[in-house]
Amino acid sequence: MDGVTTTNVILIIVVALIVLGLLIVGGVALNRRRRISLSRSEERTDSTEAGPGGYRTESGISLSSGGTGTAAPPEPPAGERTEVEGQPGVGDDAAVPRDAERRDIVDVPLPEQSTTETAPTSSATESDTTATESVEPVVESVTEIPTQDERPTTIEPPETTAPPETPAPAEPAEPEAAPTAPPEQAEPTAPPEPVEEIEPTAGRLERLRGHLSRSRSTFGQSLLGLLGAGDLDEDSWEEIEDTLLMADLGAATTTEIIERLRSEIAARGVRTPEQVRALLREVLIDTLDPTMSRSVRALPHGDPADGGKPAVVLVVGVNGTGKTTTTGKLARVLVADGRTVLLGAADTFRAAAVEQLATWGERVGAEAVRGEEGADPASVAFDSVQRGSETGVDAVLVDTAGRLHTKTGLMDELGKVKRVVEKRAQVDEVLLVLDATTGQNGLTQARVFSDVVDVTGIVLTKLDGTAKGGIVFQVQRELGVPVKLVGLGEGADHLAPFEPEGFVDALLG
Ligand SMILES: Nc1nc2c(ncn2[C@@H]2O[C@H](COP(=O)(O)OP(=O)(O)OP(=O)(O)O)[C@@H](O)[C@H]2O)c(=O)[nH]1
Repeated sequence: MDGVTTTNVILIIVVALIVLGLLIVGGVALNRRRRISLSRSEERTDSTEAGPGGYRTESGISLSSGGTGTAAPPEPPAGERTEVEGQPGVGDDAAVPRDAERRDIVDVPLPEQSTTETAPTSSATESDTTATESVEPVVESVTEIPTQDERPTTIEPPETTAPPETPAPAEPAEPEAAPTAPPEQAEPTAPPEPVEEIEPTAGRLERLRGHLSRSRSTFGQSLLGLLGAGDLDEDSWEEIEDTLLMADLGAATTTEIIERLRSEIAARGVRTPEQVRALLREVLIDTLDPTMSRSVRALPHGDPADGGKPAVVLVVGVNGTGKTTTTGKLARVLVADGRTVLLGAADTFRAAAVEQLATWGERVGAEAVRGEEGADPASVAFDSVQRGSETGVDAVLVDTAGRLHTKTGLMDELGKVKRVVEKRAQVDEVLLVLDATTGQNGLTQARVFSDVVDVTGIVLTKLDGTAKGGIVFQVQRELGVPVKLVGLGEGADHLAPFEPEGFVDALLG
């Protein structure tokens, strides 16, 4: 019996040792599967790269006429909205207080103010006073607009199908509009100023890519460093997640990107830093949805010289985001492409903003229609569109006010501007200007504005001044509206088209 017992004990010990051994081997194998070992390869495998940090250099800002391009933006899934509830932003200024030491515009070399800033003259809508009697619009006829024949033909011809005639408003713009004295006769007030040279839009992106260097070093280079460093254990993935969050990509986008990277690295057997880079590039570009149309609908409906209608672009956003500057920059883009532009200075909250826009107009020979400080923005906007139609310009760009004391006031006013303008013409594009440096506040603003007007495109400004270029990803996801343009500096021509591929290449360097 003793011999049998001893044998049993030995057998039990042997079995226990075998089981223990299997457990150890299994654990090591599982651990290895969670770590990706990377090694350097001889050659790059990504043949699609545009070059180090290179935007695509050949493209300019894409323009199209109204009624084409993007469809109405889809409502973003509620579950994907980011955590910005309850934050302030609209009704306030953008993050930096506007009235203390503002007017950084002095950094932009503006020309001398025209000597023809004369007293208010007349309304362009004398014959249609029903919608305009609340303001004293002043038409600043600045310089002669080039004729159709003089214009370069560097971009696609506009659509020839004019939209249906929109009747002039048949009733007063809004109840609160207070009648004013009848406007006097308009008269040309400014002699033609020499119009500035404008950098062609094609090729300027290459010149501006260096302006994204802050985001490149803290976002692109950090990610590549982490992903290409070798073993990707849980700590590494946490660092990657932190990097994405710090760059303002937002929680939802970050989770999506991390999950995709993890599964693709495992599924494709990604090993080399070059393969990692190619995968990261692909994932980031896909996240930005390159299929969205980013064309700015600023080309006229038909030929304005032959009864066509100008395109109407509303530029909205909180004061301080770069709204007026962007309107001016966009005018330059259009003029550089041979288009004629009229600027509507409907941001009547501050007289300086009106002056600023008029000066941008002078610089490119664009007429500006303006109202006095405190005038009804909707009426100024209406006058602008009316005047643009009469003079046959290609595009009317209307800069709207973004600062009111309450969110409700802002909503009311913006809605009114759009409604009143639509009595005269179709609004082709509503560009929401957001300051990339304001992070979550910018997103809160975006949501409020998109509740008020159908935003059709986003302009993200001041990307040159932030390391948080990832906000591009978040804002697009938040609104479901394409980022169409990016502001990359204070210079007059520092406005670039947004291209997912070029942007990601610039970030990854
Ligand atoms: N660095 C940088 N500065 C910019 C950019 N866009 C605008 N700015 C600056 O931001 C400041 C505010 O721009 P504005 O155009 O006056 O802003 P706004 O939203 O129109 O505000 P109001 O003029 O009050 O209506 C100015 O100093 C601009 O030069 C950009 O892309 N990069």
